[in-house]
Amino acid sequence: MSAVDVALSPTRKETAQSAGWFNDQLDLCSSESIEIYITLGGSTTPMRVMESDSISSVKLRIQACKGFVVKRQKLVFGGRVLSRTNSLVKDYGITNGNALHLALRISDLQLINVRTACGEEFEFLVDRHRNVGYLKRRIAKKGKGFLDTDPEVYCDGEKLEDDTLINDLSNNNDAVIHLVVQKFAKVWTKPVERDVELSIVAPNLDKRTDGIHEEKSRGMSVLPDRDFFLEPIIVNPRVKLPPFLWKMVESVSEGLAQGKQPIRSSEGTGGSYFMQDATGNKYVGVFKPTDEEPLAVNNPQGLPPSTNGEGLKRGTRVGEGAWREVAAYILDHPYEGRPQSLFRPETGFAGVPPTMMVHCLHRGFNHPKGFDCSSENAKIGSLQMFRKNHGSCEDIGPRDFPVHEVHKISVLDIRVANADRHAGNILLHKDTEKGRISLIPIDHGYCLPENFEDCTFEWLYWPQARQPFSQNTLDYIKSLDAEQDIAILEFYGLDLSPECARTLRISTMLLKKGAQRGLTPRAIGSIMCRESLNKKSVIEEIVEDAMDGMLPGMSEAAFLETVSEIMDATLDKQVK
Ligand SMILES: Nc1ncnc2c1ncn2[C@@H]1O[C@H](COP(=O)(O)OP(=O)(O)OP(=O)(O)O)[C@@H](O)[C@H]1O
Repeated sequence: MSAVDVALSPTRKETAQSAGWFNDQLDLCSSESIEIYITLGGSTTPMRVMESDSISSVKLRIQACKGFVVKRQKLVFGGRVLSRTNSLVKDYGITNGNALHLALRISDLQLINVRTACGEEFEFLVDRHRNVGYLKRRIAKKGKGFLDTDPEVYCDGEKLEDDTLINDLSNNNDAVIHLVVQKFAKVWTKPVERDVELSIVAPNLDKRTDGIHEEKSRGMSVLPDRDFFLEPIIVNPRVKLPPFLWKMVESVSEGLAQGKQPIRSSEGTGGSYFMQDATGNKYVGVFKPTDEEPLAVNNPQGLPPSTNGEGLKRGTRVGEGAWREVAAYILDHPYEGRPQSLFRPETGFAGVPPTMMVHCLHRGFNHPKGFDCSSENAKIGSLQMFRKNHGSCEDIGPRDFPVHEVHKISVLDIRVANADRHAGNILLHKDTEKGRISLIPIDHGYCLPENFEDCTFEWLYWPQARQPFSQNTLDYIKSLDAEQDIAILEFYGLDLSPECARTLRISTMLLKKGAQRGLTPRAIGSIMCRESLNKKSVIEEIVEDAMDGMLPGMSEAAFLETVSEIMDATLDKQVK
């Protein structure tokens, strides 16, 4: 079942019997035992827990009953994501009768194992939204033996039609699908004229029919749809978009003009849409509308809207995620100097994919109140360049990640005080020829928060984070300047609030001071992250101490000077 199915299911309260598993092995008479409710889309399931249960044990029990693997679950309570899984139910203030909202992050990629009639085996990672026709084209590209053939593909003995969606082949979102190819390699085995002729004509026909099937299978018209537009948002007319960003905009626009629909990702708690090019064979961008962010009014996952405007992470605001995404890209300066709009290379030091603000109208986005072509239905959001990937760091252990790849992300996360760096937010790219793995940081909607409360860095626990920065990285860190960064953001029309600007200043200060003292990413990162939910991090304590020492009317510069002194003393103690 996909997240979409869940969201569409009618409201119902599950029977006490179906919830029986939730309550197994619990001392129901204990004074600590409380009843909570797990809501998923429209359904609600009661569950008995102990106040001293950890969030991870609650998730494990959800997995045991419903089969949703722990790493794909996101639990939200009171507008806050329960991301510290070692923390206890009571730490989050959850009490009897409270409802926890469960959002599922189902991977968009499906591992498919294909065996040919000759016993050869191939593995494919395929987007679940694609169909069997698309998979056949991938199989055909795999080697000479498959070229120009129309293989018959079977799953559990049943022949698959081209318009069957990959998603419909799998019930368990983590399973590998095993397929068998029956008919193949006509050209290879029988190089007679008729077959050769067929092989030349067939692929083109296939391509066309597959395209039609693909559209039909999503219940859409194949005719170009005109009720759409896409335009960049440029706040400062002096900003010139670099050619690669224009190219992305053009490519997405051409895709929309050809009737290629935005495809909503099954991953993520907000609405993220893969935007296709004109051929429909390639994703070129990922659009994240502000009104579909978690806790925003049109969130497609059914997360209840925020009551006080605060986002899922402390110190962030609902509806600002897209701007933060763009800010992370702008701040990701290339190694050689600062970005000069037109002349900057496509990606910076950490490799954040190019990201910009756009205005986009399309009926394929989430419009719970209905859709018409008026520009009021157009959505504002971030458009990020789609990066080819082989899944995320959630899918494999960190052992083989190159040290530099981990360090570049640590530098970015520390600078922008990222409150959402979980492994799912780092894409993996494997260069199969060179055997190199590179990491692509995505999802920066919770960077530059107003405070440090929710900073979380997955890489903190990876072995590479214990190694010192290289000289190149140290030089890069040395070149950073928070005041210039704030000015650059302003130039792009991103005026940081005083609180967020303070975060950027303090985290840049910490990164520079830590690196100067030879501290590793882990040592610096640990200063920014809480060990447990209710224990303040070292950086929070430093800020608090500086606040305590503040006199009325003291300037921001004087405040930062105090922070700097306390930070020096703290770091010096750490180095000793
Ligand atoms: N630039 C990109 N290139 C390729 N795939 C991407 C890109 N950005 C996002 N994705 C895919 O879309 C999915 C959802 O995007 P994203 O994680 O940004 O959404 P989200 O709702 O903010 O997620 P989260 O719940 O982690 O906060 C990702 O898991 C990834 O698979």
